Amino acid sequence: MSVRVVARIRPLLEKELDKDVIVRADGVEPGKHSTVVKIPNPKNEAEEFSFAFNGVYDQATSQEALFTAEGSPAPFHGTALSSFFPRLITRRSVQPLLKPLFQGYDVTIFAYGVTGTGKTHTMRGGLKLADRGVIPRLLSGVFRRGKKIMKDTEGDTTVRVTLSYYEIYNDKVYDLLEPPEKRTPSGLPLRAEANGRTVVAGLSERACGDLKDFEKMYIEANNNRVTAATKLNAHSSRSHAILRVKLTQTTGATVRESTASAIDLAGSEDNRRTDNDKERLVESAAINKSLFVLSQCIDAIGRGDKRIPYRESKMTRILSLGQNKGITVMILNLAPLRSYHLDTLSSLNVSSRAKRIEVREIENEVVFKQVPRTNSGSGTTTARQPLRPLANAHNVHSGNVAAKAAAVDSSKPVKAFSVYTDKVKPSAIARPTVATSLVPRRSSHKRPSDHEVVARPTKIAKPAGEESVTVSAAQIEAMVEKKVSEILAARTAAEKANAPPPAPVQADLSDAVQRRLDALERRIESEDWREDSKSDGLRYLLAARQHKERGEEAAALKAYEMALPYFPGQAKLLGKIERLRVRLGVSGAPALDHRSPPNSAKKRQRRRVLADDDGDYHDADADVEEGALTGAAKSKPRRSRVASSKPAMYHDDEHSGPPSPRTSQLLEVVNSRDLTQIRGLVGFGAKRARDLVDYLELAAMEDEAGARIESLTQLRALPGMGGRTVERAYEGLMMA
Ligand SMILES: Nc1ncnc2c1ncn2[C@@H]1O[C@H](COP(=O)(O)OP(=O)(O)OP(=O)(O)O)[C@@H](O)[C@H]1O
Repeated sequence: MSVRVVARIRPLLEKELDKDVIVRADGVEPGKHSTVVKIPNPKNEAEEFSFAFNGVYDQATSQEALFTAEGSPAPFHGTALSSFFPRLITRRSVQPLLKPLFQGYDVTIFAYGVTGTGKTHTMRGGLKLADRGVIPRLLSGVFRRGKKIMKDTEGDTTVRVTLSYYEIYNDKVYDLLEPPEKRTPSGLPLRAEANGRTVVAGLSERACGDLKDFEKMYIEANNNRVTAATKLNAHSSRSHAILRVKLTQTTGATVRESTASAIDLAGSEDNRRTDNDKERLVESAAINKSLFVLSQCIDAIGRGDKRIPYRESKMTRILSLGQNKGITVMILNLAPLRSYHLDTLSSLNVSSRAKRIEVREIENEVVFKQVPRTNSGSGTTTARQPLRPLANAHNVHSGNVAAKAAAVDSSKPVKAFSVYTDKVKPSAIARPTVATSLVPRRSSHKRPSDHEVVARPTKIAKPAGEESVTVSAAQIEAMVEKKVSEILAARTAAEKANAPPPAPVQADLSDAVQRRLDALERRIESEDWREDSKSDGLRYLLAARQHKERGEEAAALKAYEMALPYFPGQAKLLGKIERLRVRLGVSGAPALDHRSPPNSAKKRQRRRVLADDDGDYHDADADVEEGALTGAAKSKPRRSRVASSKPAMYHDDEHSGPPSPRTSQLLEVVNSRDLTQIRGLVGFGAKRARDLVDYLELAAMEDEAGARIESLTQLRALPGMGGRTVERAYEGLMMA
């Protein structure tokens, strides 16, 4: 079933009453619920665009109406969906998403939209009863339903609610249930669980007995959330806030868990209109980037790409759109004003693509109770999950994979190097055979899906007494070292016949191993490397190009504008923006080239010159970061790309005759556009490799012949490369 998207158009605020309204809700048939958003074509006001959603709620919709209507029969009645989802579309007194939640389905509700369009109002709402938003209403429903179940089963079934609440601020995760002074600057790490979910390690969890408990905790926690006044919203959320409500239903020896996640995303901002200062601009860049990645994920899922860029931002990792197996509802918040015209169009485009994402909804299975995880009962207690090293979580598989591997060699810890994979594949876990009959089969609740091809993931039900597989950081390091040594040794053996390695191979090898291990360790322990935004600008350009090809000029314009801070003053880019603005009839401030780039981009900003239609950059200062990474003197005078000084053994390019076997080998790897091969080059992390592949793909779209890199000089001139990078890759091949 696809992600459901509903749109909500907010009313005009007092200060906006005289403003021009251009967005309206409409129905497919007169008298029926609205399911269409209409907005004029910015190029031709006489024309209107229509965007259809599962439900559209107009300016007059109250908080209660939105909450009760969401999932109500209207959008699905009489459609094929009604046979897939009969329980949901039958109008009941309980809220539609609560029932599947109690049946074991995970539920995610998130609000999406431009700043000031009413996301926080929709999710949190005001303190008055009538103003309460989706979150307090959801909790109220959870407690009410939980109590009813306990009453109906005369206590045989107990229902326990625990909460965690956190924000993603500047791509760092902070626990909102903890006071801000307890925060560490790097925030909390993310961890991929065996069932494919991404969770936050070290997050506190609170048991919550009733609505009063919840409200107290929620109000306090919201005070910890970062908000600030911007020109567009007096209380603008500067972070994405995620509330996770875990429901544990226990009947005898069986336990069923399900989770409701309610997410209030920060809104995208057009900084030409915000007058943001430096701090706000930095926040804004982080917000815009994560939302941009979200739209990229949505696009990639829609295209059926193998690689979905979830890992590019923490928000998308957590949201896992299209990956999570529950029910997802996106609430698209819209402001009806003309001043939001292009932003609204862009949000509508993203959301209508999100609507097409197919999710295979699977309820969580019942598991057997073991030692109680935390204290039960009502009242507010805090239980902190133990912090596990990220590396452990990523590199250990339990279950069948582990069992098989262990059977082969029980002395070796089981491993699966998936540090950079987007998703940990769910593994089938052996369940205890005893008392299987006690486990109710859930097949009757399982919804049919068109895409049932993968094995059903199950919750881990560990037989009592079974030792969990854990691997220490030291073991992982040893494993990594062993693996890298093996690979290098294999390469050496393969090349022996053609080119005997230089004499001090062993020393070089251990140096190389050490360098790679150090880099790997730094990456595993700190996610800061992800902030490397040196090619973010390029990504925006790629996205702009894709939008342009699809004829989505408004979205293309937005992406070009987002690229601009990374390439300030680029005449061609400015020209493109201006041309698109003229074509779209957008008036207003000139494009944003006087603004600072986001801080991380600024730090590493390269002097790049746009040379072809969309981007071909000359990189005059590509070595700064590499120098820092390898300890090379950062204070070295800047050298131009062409005149870069190279160590004696690195002299191999087209100026010294035909390419050597190593140059050819390096270029062959690059021209393969194969991510795995390119990542195998020394100095190429996942991000750099991906950027290179993206760039070559883009070049191939323009001109297949032009996508081939024929020399090291040409390679050095590519975005994100630079002399030092090419040199290291080249040297890496020499050592192997
Ligand atoms: N449906 C609504 N009814 C009445 N007022 C609303 C409604 N939606 C939004 N508002 C008001 O509009 C203003 C902006 O709303 P809100 O802060 O929820 O926007 P937002 O999308 O969360 O913005 P940001 O992304 O900057 O946090 C607030 O004053 C809010 O009270």
